[in-house]
Amino acid sequence: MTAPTDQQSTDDQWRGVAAEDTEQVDRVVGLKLKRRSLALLGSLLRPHRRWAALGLAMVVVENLARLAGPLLIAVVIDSGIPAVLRGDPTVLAWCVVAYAACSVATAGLGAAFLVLSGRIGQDLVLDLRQRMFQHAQRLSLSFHETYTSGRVISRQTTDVDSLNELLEIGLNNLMTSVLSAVGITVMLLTLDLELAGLTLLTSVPLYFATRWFLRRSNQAYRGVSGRTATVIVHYVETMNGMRAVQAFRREGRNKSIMDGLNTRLRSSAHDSLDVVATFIMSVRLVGNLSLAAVLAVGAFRVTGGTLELGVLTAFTLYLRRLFDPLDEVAMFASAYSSAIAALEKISGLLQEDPTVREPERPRALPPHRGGLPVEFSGTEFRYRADTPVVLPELDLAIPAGQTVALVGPTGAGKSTIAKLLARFYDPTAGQVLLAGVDLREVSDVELRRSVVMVTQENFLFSGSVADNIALGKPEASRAEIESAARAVGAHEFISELPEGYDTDVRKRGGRLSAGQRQVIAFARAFLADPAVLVLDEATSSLDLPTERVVQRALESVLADRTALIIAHRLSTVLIADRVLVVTDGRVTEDGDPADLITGSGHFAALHDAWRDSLA
Ligand SMILES: Nc1ncnc2c1ncn2[C@@H]1O[C@H](COP(=O)(O)OP(=O)(O)OP(=O)(O)O)[C@@H](O)[C@H]1O
Repeated sequence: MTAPTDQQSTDDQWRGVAAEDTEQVDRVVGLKLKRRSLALLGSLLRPHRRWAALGLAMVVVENLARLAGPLLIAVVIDSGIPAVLRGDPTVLAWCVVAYAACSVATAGLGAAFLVLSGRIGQDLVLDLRQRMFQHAQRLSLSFHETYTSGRVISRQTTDVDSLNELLEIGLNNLMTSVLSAVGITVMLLTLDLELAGLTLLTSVPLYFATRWFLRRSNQAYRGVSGRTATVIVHYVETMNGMRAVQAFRREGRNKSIMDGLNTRLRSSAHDSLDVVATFIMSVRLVGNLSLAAVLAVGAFRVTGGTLELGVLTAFTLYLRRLFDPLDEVAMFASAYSSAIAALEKISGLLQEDPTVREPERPRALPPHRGGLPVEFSGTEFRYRADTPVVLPELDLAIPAGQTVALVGPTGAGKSTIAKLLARFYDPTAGQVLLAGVDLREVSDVELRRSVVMVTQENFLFSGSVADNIALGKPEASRAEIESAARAVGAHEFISELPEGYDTDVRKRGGRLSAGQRQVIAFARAFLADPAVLVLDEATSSLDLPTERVVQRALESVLADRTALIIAHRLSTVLIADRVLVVTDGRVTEDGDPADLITGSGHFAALHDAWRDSLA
């Protein structure tokens, strides 16, 4: 093995979601994260660049109109009123008309810009939400197992909201403030160079204050975003495991964990508010001190006759307008830091590649009447690089149409074998082959059609019972759905539901018992009619009568397909053509169930124990 290069180790620190839990990242990693976030923002903005340019033009005109106000007042004071006193109202009249026109333009363009930027923002957020949802669905199971649904939810909600806020309020504030700050600076320079020079001295402390603010607020918002995610993760875990929480009276412990997480979140939120408040206070202080200085110097010069009163009035009015928007710039910078922290995490999620990838050039499987042969060839597997090897080296050939039962101690690797066959994971070495084709070369659509796995989880999607059965074959007619349900003995109980096959199963199948959900999952698999059926403890929630019905159906449905069954019930194992005993990821016994029973191995012992339990 070669030692990791510097480049690799930096990549390990920031690529994908690697930096997500680090509140303080070093400069190099920080820059990479920022670049990635801005690239994402750029890619979101690109389709809207024409409208964004129109918005920018609106803000420019709006600000020019706004800037004209104090200048017109100066003209009224210094020229308009003296002219009226001389009997000529023309200048005053023009100034009043111009002032009114500017006010209308400011209000109208301001409102139009708000509408336009709001629409762009909403489209952009919609685009981002869709991208994230699609991407999260493509990411492999192994990613979701470590990342957890709570974090995905946090990315989709609070982080997207931060970006939304930046686009809705922040961007508007920034454009308006920067443009008016530039315009006002030009005006100040035009009005009086000496006073303008005095004012511009404030840019030195403002520069340092802004640098400090950007650095600190970025850190603070990284903390807020990360800690918000941990709160959501804990919340989702508690809600998902509510039954266990109540059964084991874990409410108190969960509450104290949640209190701890919320307290940490509050302290991060306090930090970020402190940073914003300190910055705004410094900007105001600098602004007010410079106003005082300008007034002192200006008054001195007015009394000395080197400055007109109107110019001083306009200058101070502009000066107030120069510092007011800086508050808004601070608010923008705060929204920006929060959004960048969120974008860092969102772009990280989007940068993650699925570990189980669709092949670029898929190979077709042969037609499969009667099942397809399956082969594990030198298959080695571990769940993650830092967890032990679960399957050291598995070589196993299952001919087309054979029903194989996997038995063995708990944790031996039976479900892992099943999951590899359904390609939830790829082996770390060796291959899993279906009809001689490596599963990595089979398209997702064909794989899902050819290999169907029924587990004890039996997740039902919201929708009707019929919709849930039809998942196995979306184009199935109602008659096909009903006949699949009849085949597994589900028709009777479905007919007794309030709306029969059209009954809404509600969230997670709340209306149905575990056994009912299981037979629906069977009906789904039967309807799908796959070449390979994998049953992982699929009959464990059935009562004996239902199990018998399913068992009978199983025998006929397994007849013309390849099947891998993991079962802890003897009755299910005995219908298999072949039994494999798996111990520590290796096949330790392999044979006909009737032969193995008469032997002295693990299966014979297991069989005796089952028989005794039935006696
Ligand atoms: N998602 C996972 N991430 C990490 N390790 C896992 C994961 N799933 C299973 N393992 C580990 O892999 C090993 C084999 O687990 P597997 O579920 O395949 O066993 P099994 O034989 O099906 O057990 P059981 O009969 O109890 O269901 C166990 O040591 C388990 O801890």
